[in-house]
Amino acid sequence: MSDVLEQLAEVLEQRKTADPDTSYVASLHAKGLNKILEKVGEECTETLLAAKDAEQSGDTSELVYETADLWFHTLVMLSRLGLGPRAITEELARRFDLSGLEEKAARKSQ
Ligand SMILES: N=c1c2ncn([C@@H]3O[C@H](COP(=O)(O)OP(=O)(O)OP(=O)(O)O)[C@@H](O)[C@H]3O)c2ncn1[C@@H]1O[C@H](COP(=O)(O)O)[C@@H](O)[C@H]1O
Repeated sequence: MSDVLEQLAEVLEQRKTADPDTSYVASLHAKGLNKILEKVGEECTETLLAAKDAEQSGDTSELVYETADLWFHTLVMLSRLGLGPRAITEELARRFDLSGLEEKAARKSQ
């Protein structure tokens, strides 16, 4: 797994008990899960809009910035629920060599 994700996950764990006045992550936890989910939703929309703009303009810098915001807030959500990025990278690793179309067909035949 990426060192950055691993290091960020450690910081996010520490920030759960930090002072909301000095930590953005702690301020999200203080406001509760609904606030964190609201931020994930906002960043998701901003990412979609940035992707549309990137297709038009060919400039992907805003898309990278917004996707980083989305990943970050998703990691805060996971952390809130006792999960880290490793759970997600392990799930992606499990899917290696499994075609998305094959997986879908297997699901539908169950
Ligand atoms: N990677 C990030 C990160 N990415 C984005 N953000 C913050 O996420 C917010 C994004 O919200 P918006 O774009 O909607 O901006 P906004 O209008 O200020 O947001 P709201 O007022 O609506 O909450 C901004 O305040 C950004 O600064 C982040 N805040 C923190 N981190 C990491 O988390 C660590 C801990 O941060 P603190 O808890 O603040 O110490 C930091 O050291 C960083 O590594």
